[in-house]
Formats: sequence, structure tokens, C-alpha cells
Amino acid sequence: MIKTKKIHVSYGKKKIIDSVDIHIKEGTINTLIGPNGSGKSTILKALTQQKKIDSGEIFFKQKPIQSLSSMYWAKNVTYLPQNPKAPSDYTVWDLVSLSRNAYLKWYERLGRKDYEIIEESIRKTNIQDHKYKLLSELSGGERQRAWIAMALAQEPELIILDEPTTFLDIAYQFEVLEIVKELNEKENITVLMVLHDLNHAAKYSDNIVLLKAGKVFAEGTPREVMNSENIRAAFNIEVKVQHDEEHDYPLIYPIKKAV
Ligand SMILES: Nc1ncnc2c1ncn2[C@@H]1O[C@H](COP(=O)(O)OP(=O)(O)OP(=O)(O)O)[C@@H](O)[C@H]1O
Repeated sequence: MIKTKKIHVSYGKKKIIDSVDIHIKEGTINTLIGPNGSGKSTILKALTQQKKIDSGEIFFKQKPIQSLSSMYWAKNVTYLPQNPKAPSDYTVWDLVSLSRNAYLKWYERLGRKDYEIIEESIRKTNIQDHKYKLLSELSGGERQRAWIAMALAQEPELIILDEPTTFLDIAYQFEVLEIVKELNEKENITVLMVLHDLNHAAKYSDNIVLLKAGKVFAEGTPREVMNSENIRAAFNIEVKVQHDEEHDYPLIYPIKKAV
């Protein structure tokens, strides 16, 4: 679905992303991990054309992204930044309904199908009890679900999430990631996200891209990427990685900072 070929990105004279190749297969969950400042958000911004690349190519379904119209992009790809902002007088329903604009001509109003999709998105993200509440009245976890409902109502093929679990307690973190997994499995939405929690990345991803200083240090399945050598080299910490029979993904136990 997305393929990058040797992309380079800078801020001013400072090179941030250095020859990065990423392959995102349709129908999979992909996670970028890496230390602070390794370039995860910058890659998401490059993929969503908010940050110009110096060189290289980015393809969405084999087409160069710069050749795609903003309307095509709005219908197919949703990007949720780290701290998405909406007017404080918006209710959950108002927020979710915004997504349907991509499907309407300027003179059209929401139709029956739009209402159905809005209600369904609210239901699937389990936020129906709060749908007429102001966003400012919600907890962090509820607000995050409202944003995911908005993303879903857009009926995208690809959802891009930058740290969707930041500021959430452990229960909400799981809830949000379970919703993401469900959207992937039931709606076949491809997911690309940034996560900081290595165990969450290992549990929820089909493919992990480990970044270090703007380069891809390792890429592959959680089992391929999440080993103590890779984690030590990228994060400078000692970890124990366990593969037990019960879990089909590696469990990572941080031990201490590496010396
Ligand atoms: N607007 C900007 N102007 C200048 N430098 C920037 C800008 N945004 C990011 N950078 C720099 O680019 C580098 C990569 O930042 P980026 O936000 O992509 O990293 P990240 O891996 O997402 O980090 P974090 O885990 O802390 O969110 C950092 O050194 C950062 O200081």
C-alpha cells in the first residue's frame, strides 16, 4: 500500500531521515518504533505530505503520492497527529461527522448513508454513551476513541496514528489498541502507527520498523525485530526477551540502562 524508496528529509541543514525504505502491505498493522528524536513523526509527516522530502520517492498503491489529488487522499488515508485539536464546542458527533465532508460536494448535506456511517463508527469505537458530549468533557481515553471514530467514518483504506496511546492509562491504552486491531481485522484497514511501548508494538503489529538516528535499523515481524541486541543497539537498554508458547509474540522485560 505504501512504499518509500530512499527518502531523505531535513529540517534546515540538519538531515533527519537518511535513505529510508519502508514497505507497508495492505491489510497489515505496521508500527514505527525508535528512541526520541529518531525520526518517527517526521516519516509520518513525509508520508502524509506535510513535510517535503529532499529526495527519494513515496508510492501509495504504486502511484507517486504527489500525483494523487487531495480529495483522493482525503477519502483513502486518515492521519491522526499526536495531539489532534478540535474546537472545544464540538461534540463527539460533530467531530465524527466532519469526516463525511470528503464525500460531499459543497452544496450537499449529510445524507442517510452518512448518518449511518457516523453512527456505526461511533458504535464500533464504543463511544456511543458520550456521543452528544462536548470533547472538552471527555477523558483522554474517550477523546482518543472519538478521534478514531472520526478516522473510521472517513472509510479510509489506511489509518496513520502518531502515538495513539500517549497520556492514556494502561486500560485505555489496551482499549485503543484493541479497537485499532479490530478495525484492521474486521474492516481490513491498513494501519501505520508510532508506539513507544515495545510490548504493545510486539503484541499488536504484523510488521515493525525500528528506527535509529533517522535510519531503518531493523524491519520485520515482532519476533524478527524484538531481540535484545536490536533493542540494546537502538535504545541503549538491556532487556530480556521471552518467547513463550502462550503468547504468539515476544515479551520484553526491560532490565537496566546499558553501559
Ligand atoms: N519542525 C522542526 N524543526 C526542526 N527540527 C525538527 C522539527 N521537528 C522535528 N525536528 C527534529 O527532527 C528530529 C526527529 O524528530 P521526530 O519528531 O521525527 O522524532 P520522533 O522519533 O518522532 O521523536 P519522539 O519519539 O520524541 O516523538 C529531532 O531531532 C527533532 O528535534
